[in-house]
Amino acid sequence: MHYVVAGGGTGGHIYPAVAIAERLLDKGTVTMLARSGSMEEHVFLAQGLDVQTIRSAPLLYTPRSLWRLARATRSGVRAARRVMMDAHVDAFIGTGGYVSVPGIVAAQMSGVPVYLLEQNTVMGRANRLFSHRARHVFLGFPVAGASGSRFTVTGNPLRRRVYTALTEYRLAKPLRRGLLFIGGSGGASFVNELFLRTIRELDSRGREVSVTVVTGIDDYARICDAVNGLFLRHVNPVVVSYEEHMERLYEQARVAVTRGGALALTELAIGGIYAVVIPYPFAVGRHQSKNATYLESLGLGMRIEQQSLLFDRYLSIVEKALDDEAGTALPASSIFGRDAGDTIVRTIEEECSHD
Ligand SMILES: CC(=O)N[C@H]1[C@@H](OP(=O)(O)OP(=O)(O)OC[C@H]2O[C@@H](n3ccc(=O)[nH]c3=O)[C@H](O)[C@@H]2O)O[C@H](CO)[C@@H](O)[C@@H]1O
Repeated sequence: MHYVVAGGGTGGHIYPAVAIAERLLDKGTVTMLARSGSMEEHVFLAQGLDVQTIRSAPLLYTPRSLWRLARATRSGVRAARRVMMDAHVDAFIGTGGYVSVPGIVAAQMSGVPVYLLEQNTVMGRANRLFSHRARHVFLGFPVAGASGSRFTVTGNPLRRRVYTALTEYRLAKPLRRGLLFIGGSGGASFVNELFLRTIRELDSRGREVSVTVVTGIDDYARICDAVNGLFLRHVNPVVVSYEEHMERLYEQARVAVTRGGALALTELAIGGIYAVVIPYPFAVGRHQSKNATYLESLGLGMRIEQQSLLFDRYLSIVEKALDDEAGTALPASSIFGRDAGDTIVRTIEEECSHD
């Protein structure tokens, strides 16, 4: 069997593509589509995956960007079609980001079945445009209005080493006491500021705790300088710009303060780490808020909107969660209790073997 996989732009699209590709490699060969010089190309190559570069452009509604979009998509579709015609391709899998669009169009033109992943509680733009043409749409969270036999709530697929490590950590939870701040794959200055204020306050309260922040590359130097200027006696702060092995940070954490990205929330839920979620206020369709609300409904975290955040109330939620020895427990038959990557790949394999 031969599969083509595309997903790019940010970690929330790239890592699910890697997770699916890793498992598809047990069944056959896999070609990844990526933009030249992009984050997805870098990550796919680092994972030892076979990469073909294509062009694509974001869907923006200005006359100039529409022209760019048309040209890039035409070129991207041509390149993706060449990949699909050179080898017999059994399925195309798109995990979002605009790099997946030329792959979807090329697959349809070549008669290759299309599978899509929607990571969030709200359907993204590309998936809304193309889901009716997909053979199957896998959902990382329940999505309102996405019903019918083509849609399956599988949960979000995690890379194997991350999934295995997180499942083990959940069982070892009482040993972990740390606090982790995550702003998503690009970092978030609001979360970084909150980290600074939180460590100052926790230190003044005499709390002995290790607090790690993943700042994102752009804000790293500023946050390091700010931390170096503090005199802390109780809190041990750790500042990281980007972590290739997030499971190592999750291993230490009992509680995380985080944006509401679908993959971060999935990882925290599976790892048994309580999530204090401050959704990005401008996310399309407020999907981060809705992701957070879903987690909250399962008792796995708490949503606090950035606009209405009251620091004292926020800190008391964080402290209560840090003191909670019992921690979170996954509800029976929760989507976080099974390996979504395996479910997705099994479905693709079964459906394609009947073709
Ligand atoms: C601002 C915005 O619109 N962000 C979207 C983007 O988020 P974004 O890509 O930031 O966030 P996610 O939380 O979904 O995924 C981040 C992924 O990157 C990994 N990671 C992160 C930091 C790091 O240092 N190292 C690392 O490996 C995490 O472990 C995770 O696997 O795509 C997600 C999935 O569609 C959406 O839910 C988010 O709303």
